Amino acid sequence: MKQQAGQASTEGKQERFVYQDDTLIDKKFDWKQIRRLATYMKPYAKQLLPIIIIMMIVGTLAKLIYPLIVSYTIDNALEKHDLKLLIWMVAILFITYIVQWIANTLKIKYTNIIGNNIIYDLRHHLFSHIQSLSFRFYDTRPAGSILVRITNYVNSLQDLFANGVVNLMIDIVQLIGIVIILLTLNFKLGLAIICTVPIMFFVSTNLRKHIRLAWQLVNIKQSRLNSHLNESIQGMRVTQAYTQEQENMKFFYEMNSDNRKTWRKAVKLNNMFNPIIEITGAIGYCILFWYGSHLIGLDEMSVGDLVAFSSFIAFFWDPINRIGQMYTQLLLAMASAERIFEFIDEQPVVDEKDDAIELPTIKGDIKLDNVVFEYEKDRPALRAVSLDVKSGQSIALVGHTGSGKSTIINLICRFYDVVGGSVRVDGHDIRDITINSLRSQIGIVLQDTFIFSGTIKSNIAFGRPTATDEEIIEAAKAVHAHEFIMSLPDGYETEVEERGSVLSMGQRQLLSFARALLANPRILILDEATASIDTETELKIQEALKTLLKGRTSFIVAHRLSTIRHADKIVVLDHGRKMEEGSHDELIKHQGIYYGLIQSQYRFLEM
Ligand SMILES: Nc1ncnc2c1ncn2[C@@H]1O[C@H](COP(=O)(O)OP(=O)(O)OP(=O)(O)O)[C@@H](O)[C@H]1O
Repeated sequence: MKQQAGQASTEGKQERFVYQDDTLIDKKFDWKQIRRLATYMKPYAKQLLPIIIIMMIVGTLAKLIYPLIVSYTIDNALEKHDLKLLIWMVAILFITYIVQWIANTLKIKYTNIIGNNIIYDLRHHLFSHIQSLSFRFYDTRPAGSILVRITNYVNSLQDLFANGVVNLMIDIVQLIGIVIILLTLNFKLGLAIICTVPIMFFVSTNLRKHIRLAWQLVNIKQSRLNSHLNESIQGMRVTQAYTQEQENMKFFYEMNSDNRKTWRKAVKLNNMFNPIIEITGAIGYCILFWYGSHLIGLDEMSVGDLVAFSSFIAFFWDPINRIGQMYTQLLLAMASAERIFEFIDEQPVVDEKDDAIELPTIKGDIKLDNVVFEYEKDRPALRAVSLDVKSGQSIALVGHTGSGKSTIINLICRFYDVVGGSVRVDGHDIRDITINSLRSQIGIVLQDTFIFSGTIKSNIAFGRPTATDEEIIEAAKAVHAHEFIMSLPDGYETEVEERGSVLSMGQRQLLSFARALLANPRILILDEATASIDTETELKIQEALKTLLKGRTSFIVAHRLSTIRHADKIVVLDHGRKMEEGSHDELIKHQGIYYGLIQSQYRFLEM
């Protein structure tokens, strides 16, 4: 059953900060998920599990022997005033403690090793899998929700593997051991006490169910708050520019108060748990002392047995309580596992054929043959577009916003698969070749140049990490980036933060040119920045472009007239259709859409 978690109380406000991804999951126990999780344990099972099980049995036995030793000591050493026996018994008691301590220490050590390894493997698997997923996957999910699955849900499994599973086994072994001992010590009294178990278990699991749901709600509210924080920080510049701080604060205040309210409710429920469990435990003790005294009066039981019984009862409630708790933990883990596996089961829409071939070093001929594409059903983004591009040619893609320019680029890189027609590189349909061998020969320079946190040097070498310092500097020089890099405090070693916000737009562009040049791809794709930059940088960028494009097949989503003019071929798109194709002069002469575009949109860019 899936319930929609309570919405943050932002009704009546603008529809902002709406995070609907998380839902409360209240499911029945599902062995399928547990079995699937258990497969992650397999690599370690042979090696470490036997040690853990041995330690678990030894530790539990040592723990259970202790009340029996006390009982034996009371009935034999104390009642008969046997000092020698008493000393022996104390020594045995001491040894039992030591054995129990060693067994427990080793058990904790090895379970932690297994637990951490499993979580490591799971995170690794999940991350490498989502890296292989196609753009479509990212189109339909907010980054925050992906992040939460890799961090929070995997973390929630950590407890289960680090302690839960082994503790559950210990508790079950302990419980069986205690039941046998109680019934052996005194069958009637043992039975009377065991009768309270179902009540205890019922109260424990029922209350825990409510507590679990309350904590899940707390987690959901918290992850919403985190998503809001993430979005607010990312969008801080826009917020400040539009002076929306107060409005933002209101959203935050509401989410924060909502979070506190939910948390308080969970804590209140939580606090009810122990008293209720203690009351049920107290009923057990009352039965023990009342019925136990009666049995001693009838000579059916010794005082030592009664003392042993009272120790065992304490040992008895603990595992029952913990098994209830464990059941809750398992249900939570199942819910987390289900969400994690949902991602792991997600198949890349753009998939490689089993017999996909490695593309050899290409010349760079590209052919689009009647390409049809839609991101969403019945909303075509490209309608039967054909293009024939020879190696070394530069193509400028122009057209109004939403006309399909970026879509052509997405299809050439095979970020999406065509719905109809085909894209061919050097005569190969790109669906028949490995994705890696295709993309490794394509260089992409996007408008929003992504700068990773690290040094300038590592950012240039992003596409070819093995490049030498000389090669990096040479690439930077070729695109005229060397000069500004040398003016930075630490030159090529200057640290830039994520997204490179300390660099200007033009500097980021030059850096990304250097990155592309160093990678030396046969095909270059360039989404030209729309923002106007100063004339000096503009000139530098034009110079850099010439170097970058030389000898490569290139597609440029072009905004600058200077770039368009120098292109070998201009392709004009409109509503997903190729409307015109030709050189600048040809198209101007034709006086069609391109002519109109130049007249209106690009006039002010003329240099
Ligand atoms: N990820 C997506 N999911 C759904 N629809 C999309 C997606 N990306 C683009 N579209 C739609 O596909 C059409 C073509 O978009 P595309 O990005 O190719 O246009 P464009 O010419 O590059 O525009 P711009 O110049 O504004 O970047 C548009 O109608 C757009 O709304």
